[in-house]
Amino acid sequence: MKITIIGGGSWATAIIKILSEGNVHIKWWMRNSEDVEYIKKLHHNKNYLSSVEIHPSKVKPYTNLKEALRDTEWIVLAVPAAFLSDALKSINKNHLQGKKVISAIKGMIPATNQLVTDWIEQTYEVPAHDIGVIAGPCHAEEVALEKHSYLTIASPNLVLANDFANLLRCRFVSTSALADLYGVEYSAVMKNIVALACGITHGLGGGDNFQAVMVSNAMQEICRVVDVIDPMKRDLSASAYLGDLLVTAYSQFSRNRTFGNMVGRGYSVKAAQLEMNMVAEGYYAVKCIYEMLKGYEIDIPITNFTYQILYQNAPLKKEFEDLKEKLK
Ligand SMILES: NC(=O)C1=CN([C@@H]2O[C@H](COP(=O)(O)OP(=O)(O)OC[C@H]3O[C@@H](n4cnc5c(N)ncnc54)[C@H](OP(=O)(O)O)[C@@H]3O)[C@@H](O)[C@H]2O)C=CC1
Ligand SMILES: O=C(CO)COP(=O)(O)O
Repeated sequence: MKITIIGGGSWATAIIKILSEGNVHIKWWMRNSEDVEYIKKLHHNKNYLSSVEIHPSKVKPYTNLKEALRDTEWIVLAVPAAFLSDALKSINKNHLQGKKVISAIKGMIPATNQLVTDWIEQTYEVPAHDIGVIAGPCHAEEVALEKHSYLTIASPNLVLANDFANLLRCRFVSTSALADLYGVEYSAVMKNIVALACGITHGLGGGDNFQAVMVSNAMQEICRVVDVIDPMKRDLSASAYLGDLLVTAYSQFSRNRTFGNMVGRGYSVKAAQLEMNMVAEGYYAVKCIYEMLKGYEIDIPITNFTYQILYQNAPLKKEFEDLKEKLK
């Protein structure tokens, strides 16, 4: 099976580890030629999940995206959404023609406030039935440790979702497929915003009791948002929705929670970004969701709280007090 992975960060590295359990030929694109040389020579990704062994017989790193896309069947996008258009700037729709595109990204395109899959469909004319997402509660760090994890592939095309789920299934990863692309993708975006809020309120002194109430309210907020955007019957208690919210809100590995916690403890947004060598998608997504929902009459107190603090420099303690009043 020929697969191209786009992105050189932690999640790309984890996905490569998972896929390398099977019989695959992976072309791995990243932007930095020094990183490529390091992997070719030492078989590890220097900057992210550096303990993971990269098998040279299965994985070939590239900096030329056109070459990395040549003669491939599946493409996995694993660059933070805000940098996706930059990462793909050297290619056009012809390079994606006839290929299946799976987004592992849990963010939105800031320039257009679009989901990654909508942006790919519109910009590169990839048909919806050739597009899917990788979702589910799964931190790259736990994949590196081979801790058993669960991934859900969502696509309007269940055949494609099942095919990719089969490729990912291995001795430490269970997989399943769902047809609810929008519900899964928006929930994954929203849970990052909630994790930021969990971090901020924890940094401000909120305890486990408060967080439990916030996460319960967050699930209802996610439900309202998803219902407004794409109303249909769905079970949001499934692990691709609720499970991902829980792991991101509570895990020590969550970038979004860590970022929020720094802000809650008094770091500026800039300082928190500099301190982390990884990307908290929720930072970009909260602005997209806030702007996207402006015209809707929908109650989104946790999104508003996070947006006001991260983008309007609102006073932390006052926002926290206001949020306390709004949660039940
Ligand atoms: N980490 C995780 O556990 C999970 C992450 N995800 C999602 O995966 C996506 C990727 O996140 P993750 O791997 O964690 O991110 P990381 O912060 O680990 O890595 C970011 C990667 O993006 C690259 N990058 C930054 N700017 C650009 C650019 N302009 N062009 C090309 N590449 C660029 C960085 O390259 P460089 O090193 O050269 O700066 C780096 O390889 C996100 O949407 C995230 O939500 C989903 C599930 C789990
Ligand atoms: O999506 C994730 C876990 O499922 C990763 O979340 P963070 O980006 O907050 O680490």
